[in-house]
Amino acid sequence: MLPIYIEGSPQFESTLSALRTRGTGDLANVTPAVTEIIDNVRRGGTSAVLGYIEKFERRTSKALVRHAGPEAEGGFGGAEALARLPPEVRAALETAAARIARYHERQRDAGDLGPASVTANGPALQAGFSYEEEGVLLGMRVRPLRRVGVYAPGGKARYPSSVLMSALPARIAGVQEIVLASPSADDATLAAAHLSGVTTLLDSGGAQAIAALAYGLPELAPVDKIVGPGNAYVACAKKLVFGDVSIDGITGPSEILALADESADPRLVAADLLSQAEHDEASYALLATTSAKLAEAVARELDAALPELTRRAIVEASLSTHAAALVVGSRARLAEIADQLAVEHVAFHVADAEGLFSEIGTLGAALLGDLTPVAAGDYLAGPSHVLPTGGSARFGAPLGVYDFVTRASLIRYSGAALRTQGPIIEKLALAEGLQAHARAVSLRLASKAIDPAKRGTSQS
Ligand SMILES: NC(=O)c1ccc[n+]([C@@H]2O[C@H](COP(=O)([O-])OP(=O)(O)OC[C@H]3O[C@@H](n4cnc5c(N)ncnc54)[C@H](O)[C@@H]3O)[C@@H](O)[C@H]2O)c1
Ligand SMILES: [Zn+2]
Repeated sequence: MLPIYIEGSPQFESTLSALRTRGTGDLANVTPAVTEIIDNVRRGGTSAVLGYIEKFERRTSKALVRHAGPEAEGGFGGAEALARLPPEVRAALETAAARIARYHERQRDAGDLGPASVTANGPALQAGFSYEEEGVLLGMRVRPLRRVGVYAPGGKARYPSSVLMSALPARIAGVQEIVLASPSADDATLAAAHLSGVTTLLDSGGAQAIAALAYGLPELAPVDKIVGPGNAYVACAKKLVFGDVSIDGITGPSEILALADESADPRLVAADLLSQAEHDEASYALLATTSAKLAEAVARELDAALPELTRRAIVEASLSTHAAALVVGSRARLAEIADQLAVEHVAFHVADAEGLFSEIGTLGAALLGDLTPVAAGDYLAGPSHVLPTGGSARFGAPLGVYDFVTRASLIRYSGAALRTQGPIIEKLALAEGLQAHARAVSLRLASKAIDPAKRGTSQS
């Protein structure tokens, strides 16, 4: 199931170049259908969404929009759903939620949502910075977004873990209203919504859910940003509504690149590859190794494990179309290949994993050492599992608190500063032919307000 390519062979080069341009999936063939869904939801509102739920999800939604709170009061009943879960599942979800929240609190405090550093006579900022330079107050204010939409998939499988991984960073950032869109949420999904501070549940999936989040419904105000993974319809809809709202990025099928040397345990390498191959027929399970012998051993372990897998059909489809082992001549080449492919998950099955990690500039999440299963990052460790796929780690980042902020800059001139800098502003404006800009400066320079003798106190 694992084709092996040796560096130097023509197949190696063609495989590597195909992998470099794998992209986040082909959205062109769903674009016409998704465009029509979005238009119809904008025109038809709630009844259009309900119609698409019947058509694509083959069910009727009893309550399309529900807020946090007990079922008896019309709420989505997250606390009740949590209480209904088997105790060990409940405890696992609570542990995951606590770990993910703690990680994102660190991320908030380390980033520009951390404590503000402000100059004494500037405005109060919750987060950001301000300073004075030559009579000019300058600064950046950072605030959480007001309303965000979180998509959690619910087509072929349900992902309560994705609810935690998307909604908790938003809550820790300070977002007041978090709308979760997920088709026919089960108890675990509702419980995860409760643990993540979700304020509203939209009982819909697909492009119709994205359109409802972006443009609103009579019973649902539009959101400012939509985040979270989904299938091609969801990804395409996010792309099409971008501009009217913000989005986190386009997430394609899950991917893993295992980097291994001759010291790696082929059974564990194979186990990591299989754990990502079971997500989707379109998932990529890739191995880059300095040892041809290891590649052959991993191939044998994959074949041996297949019969015991419950999602064997998906795994086989993924491996037969998207798996590859690349055998290279040196450790430096492992780093170069990882850099070129910019993969979502990179599992380091090598001696000195930290050393190799520091040589790689682009990846989504690094799983360091063979005691770190990718599954730990998917479920429990702390960082969000919503990660850039399809090579978008070149410019993307894991979903984080920084995805849920707006920034504003602030500027305040004193009279002395405008006297010094006004003529420069005028020259720049006139050089662009924008005379009214220059006039807005010269009027002030000529006014009484700028003359400290006539005005009393100055702020310089
Ligand atoms: N990267 C991550 O963190 C992560 C996490 C979980 C899931 N995923 C991925 O998300 C994806 C989830 O896909 P899914 O399909 O299971 O669920 P989904 O919720 O993304 O999509 C289901 C929706 O698709 C719509 N749909 C289905 N067929 C349609 C059609 N013919 N026309 C129009 N709309 C249609 C329906 O409205 C349905 O509600 C998978 O690829 C999975 O691997 C990624
Ligand atoms: Zn996974």
